[in-house]
Amino acid sequence: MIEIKNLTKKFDSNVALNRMNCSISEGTIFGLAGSNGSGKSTLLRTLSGVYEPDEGQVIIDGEPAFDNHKIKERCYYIADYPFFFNDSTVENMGKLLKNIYSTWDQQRFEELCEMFPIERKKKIINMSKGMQRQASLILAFAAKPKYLFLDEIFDGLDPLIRKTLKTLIIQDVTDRNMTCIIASHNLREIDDICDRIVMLHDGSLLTNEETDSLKNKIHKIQMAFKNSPSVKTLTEMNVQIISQVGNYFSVMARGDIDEIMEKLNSLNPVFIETMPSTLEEVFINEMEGAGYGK
Ligand SMILES: Nc1ncnc2c1ncn2[C@@H]1O[C@H](COP(=O)(O)OP(=O)(O)OP(=O)(O)O)[C@@H](O)[C@H]1O
Repeated sequence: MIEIKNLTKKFDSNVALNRMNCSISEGTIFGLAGSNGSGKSTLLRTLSGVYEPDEGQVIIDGEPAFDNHKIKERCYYIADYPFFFNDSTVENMGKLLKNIYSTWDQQRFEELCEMFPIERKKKIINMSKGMQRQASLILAFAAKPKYLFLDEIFDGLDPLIRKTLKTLIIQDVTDRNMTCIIASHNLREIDDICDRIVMLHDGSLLTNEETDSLKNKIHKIQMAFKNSPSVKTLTEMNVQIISQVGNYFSVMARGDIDEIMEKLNSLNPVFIETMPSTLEEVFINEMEGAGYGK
């Protein structure tokens, strides 16, 4: 269990995380979405014990995470720009990590080396971006951490490797109750795999909800009228117009779908239909609501 309590992290006067509170249950696949510079990487680095909180605490399995060797051994963090030494290979990094992680599984390491199409004896720094990420994933999954933190991991991975990665995460969550936190701008991928999604803006949490209920907060509605209502009428109903072509409207609305439909039906549309909203649409709506991009 990860407990983030009143967590603040500053860089000089820049507040990267602002009194954040959040709990992450074991066996969860947790998505971190957010605007640029909202604090996603800082949060992952603080969770994995790289950064010391300025205020508040990160508690993992009941103990403060910072400078705690026992807790560090349960966590594996793949940074958005993973660092490797000049002569690092998957082979020699495997030998190194075997001595660091008591959970290291050599047989799994061999299987993962077969699964991912990269050369285990090649210098990692000479590999492409996607191959470097694959090297990091082989090492991470062989270490069998209790908590896996992945920063922009889908970036640079081809579709087949993204599918392999998702299968590996789900397997480890199912088989050994691993907890995985994925920070990503790739909302389609986190929608696919995450049980719960947090959205960050300016170092604060905007939402923290189960993926399905998050998508159910906002509704996309298409409707057509013989005599179109005014923009003012729709705005007063808290309906946001996404597009209007003649008498045909595409709108977004927040709240209880039955109440929204009752209000819109009172305008006598000749056609009305709700469509599932995507995580990207929810993200844009949440960020605009927080004043981002305006
Ligand atoms: N090492 C650092 N030194 C100084 N400022 C930093 C450092 N790391 C992050 N910051 C600042 O903290 C804030 C949060 O940055 P962070 O990298 O955590 O955001 P992010 O959500 O991961 O961003 P992005 O989506 O653009 O990758 C930004 O204002 C950033 O400039």
